Amino acid sequence: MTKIVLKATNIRRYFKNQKSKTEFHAVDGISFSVHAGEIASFVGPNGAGKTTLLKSISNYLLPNSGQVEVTGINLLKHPRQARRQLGVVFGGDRGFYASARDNLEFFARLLAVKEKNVKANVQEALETVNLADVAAKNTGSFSKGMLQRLHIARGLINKPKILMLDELTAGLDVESVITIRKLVKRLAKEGRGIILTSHNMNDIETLADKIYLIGSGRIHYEGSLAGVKTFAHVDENASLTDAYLAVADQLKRRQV
Ligand SMILES: Nc1ncnc2c1ncn2[C@@H]1O[C@H](COP(=O)(O)OP(=O)(O)OP(=O)(O)O)[C@@H](O)[C@H]1O
Repeated sequence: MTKIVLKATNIRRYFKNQKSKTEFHAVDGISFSVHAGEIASFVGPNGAGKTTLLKSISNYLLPNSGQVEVTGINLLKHPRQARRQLGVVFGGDRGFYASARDNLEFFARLLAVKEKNVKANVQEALETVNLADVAAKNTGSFSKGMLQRLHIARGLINKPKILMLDELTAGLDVESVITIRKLVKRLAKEGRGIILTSHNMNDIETLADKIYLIGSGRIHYEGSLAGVKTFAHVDENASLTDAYLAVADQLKRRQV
């Protein structure tokens, strides 16, 4: 087994409702580890807590409790040092201006990449996502697929050991989806630990080494694709979608 690049222990994140004075548990005690080269995939319904989890383990949000170790560095005690090992990609159509290269140079400096490395890191990131040829173009003319690859490049400019990808293929056409999937596979093969969320079951089936089914802020299953089917009591020829729906149904019944 390769070494662990991220270890999250008992992460909890609450949101307070000021009116009712109640606490809503968006992430309710989640623990998991990611190894170098592994693609860990979080699957769950809208509101399950996936994005809040990613934010809580990447210093976008402070968890209410729990520990995160990034390549052995304690994220909560040494956020800057730990953050250097993380690439976080939330994607979407917004967040860029001017040329692709200008954007990446800006974000490289924001992430405190050493000045002498900025240009080389940006060029490498552009080449990795196959945008080097259009680096001087204004991002306003980019397609959704190109913008998503630019987001991934942004996540790579500090050469992180772990890459977090939230909804990486949402709203993309088939060709762009396949390009992004190949890219993610390659990034993992090069030794990065990848954590991804997706509502696209084909993404998960194609990419995931390990699947985490998450609902109401908790992990209900962790393991292989084949294991999900056993867990869900569906036929081995059933799709991941069938298994996912069966588990979701069982969870709903338990809540009733
Ligand atoms: N800043 C916030 N304040 C209050 N509640 C929040 C906040 N951020 C998230 N939540 C709530 O926490 C829960 C989990 O949200 P989160 O965005 O993490 O889910 P998700 O699994 O990523 O959903 P989706 O698949 O729709 O993106 C939701 O009920 C959401 O309304």
